Amino acid sequence: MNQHSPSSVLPATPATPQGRPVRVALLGCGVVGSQVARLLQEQAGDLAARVGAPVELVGIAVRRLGLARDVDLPEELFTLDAHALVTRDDVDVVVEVIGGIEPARSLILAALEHGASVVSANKALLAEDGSTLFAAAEKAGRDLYYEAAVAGAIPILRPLRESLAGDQVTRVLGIVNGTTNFILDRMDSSGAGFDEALQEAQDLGYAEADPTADVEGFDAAAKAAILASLAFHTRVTAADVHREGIAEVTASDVASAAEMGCVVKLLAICAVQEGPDGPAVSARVHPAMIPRSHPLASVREAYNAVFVESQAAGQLMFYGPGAGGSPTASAVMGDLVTVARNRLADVRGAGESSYADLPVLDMGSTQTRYHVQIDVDDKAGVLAAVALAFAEHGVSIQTVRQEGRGDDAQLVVVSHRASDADLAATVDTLRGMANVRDVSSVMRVEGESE
Ligand SMILES: NC(=O)C1=CN([C@@H]2O[C@H](COP(=O)(O)OP(=O)(O)OC[C@H]3O[C@@H](n4cnc5c(N)ncnc54)[C@H](O)[C@@H]3O)[C@@H](O)[C@H]2O)C=CC1
Ligand SMILES: N[C@@H](CC=O)C(=O)O
Ligand code: NA
Repeated sequence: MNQHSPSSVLPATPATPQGRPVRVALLGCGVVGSQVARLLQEQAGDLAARVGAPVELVGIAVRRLGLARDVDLPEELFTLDAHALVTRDDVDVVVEVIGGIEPARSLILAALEHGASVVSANKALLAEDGSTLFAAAEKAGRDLYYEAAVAGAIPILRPLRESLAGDQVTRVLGIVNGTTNFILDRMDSSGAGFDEALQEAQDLGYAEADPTADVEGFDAAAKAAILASLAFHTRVTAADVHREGIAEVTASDVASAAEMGCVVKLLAICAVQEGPDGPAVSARVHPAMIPRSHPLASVREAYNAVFVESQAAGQLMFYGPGAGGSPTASAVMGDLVTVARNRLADVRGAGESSYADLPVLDMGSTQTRYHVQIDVDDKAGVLAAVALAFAEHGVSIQTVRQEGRGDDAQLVVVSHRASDADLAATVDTLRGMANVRDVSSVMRVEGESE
């Protein structure tokens, strides 16, 4: 049987269109940047045919010269002077994959002011100060595209910005951080410890340079802000998103979830809901238990998945690799082709849309279900007292079970839907009770009816 390698089944490289090339400057040559440079080289012929002109890599700004890289590139392409590169008169598109706030923001602003379009994967910057960048792009009449910033290779920002622009999105719910999903998946399936699973995620290039951003939920919160902004035509920044990471998730939480037929996932949940003064946006990132039968429970390893619910379309699900050099570079390249085509046609794509300008709700008013583990003295009347504490704050109990005996006694309570504020008040009351030694874990339960 004739075995084909993936590349051998692709059509022959087309003839390169002639004409002025689209010139690209690359900022950063790390996990993502090296793969962007590789694809620019390996797919030069196809890119030229798709864009309508050759796409030429004219420079790569790095922090250190002469390093061994994942891709073979002429040494003369590299420079330490990123500012000089982005303000070169012959640069049409700047691809920013250095990450962080500064100097990425100044470099993008300089590039736009100097007439270049920009493609970025930088969710931290877009979620913190997207409005400054969008205003600069608008003023310059240039594109700012950032599909890679959320859920890596998965096309999710363009569907929200373009395909669903005629619909009303009501909720976006998903797993948008590959590193934490990888860690939780390993803890659930192989019983791996947290540190071992994190190291593996770093070795595979999923984790950010500083894994705190992943583990503490900053990365997912930045992505939630970007998703909510696009979905609800409202400016939502990372600071607006309620954020809890997975550092506090213990093996016992994972085991307790398993006993309930659930799995623990770090979820990003953004919705339009009724606020005190009309429609408002809620945006939150936190670990939650979801039933194993829920489609998000089957999202394994570093994969991401995003559910979008909209009035006319109903439910849509987007699934795929959310991290890693090559998948993320795929999203960057898609943006690069679009932006390059726009340059040749002398047009720009849709800019920021924040006309709805909805208020963002605080977490206290968010309603969900809760799984609460309470270490108690194993005495008569304790269960009744605990139940009373829930009732006092209007939190209705769905199930309660006791685990362990004597000094190891524990009550595990699952509530019906309640507000975060009422649940927090219940936990405060429990912590002050004589026969309660500790409230050892509180976790939200999502994706299940009451
Ligand atoms: N790795 C991933 O799976 C994904 C990464 N991203 C985003 O892509 C961007 C890049 O991420 P990675 O490639 O993973 O990071 P990385 O740390 O592997 O690469 C960044 C590179 O930029 C260089 N750099 C930093 N400051 C510089 C400067 N001032 N001038 C020139 N070079 C500079 C660093 O030396 C490093 O080589 C970040 O914004 C990240 O959040 C987005 C989606 C997925
Ligand atoms: N560190 C991020 C990379 C992609 O955004 C992740 O783990 O998802
Ligand atoms: Na994406």
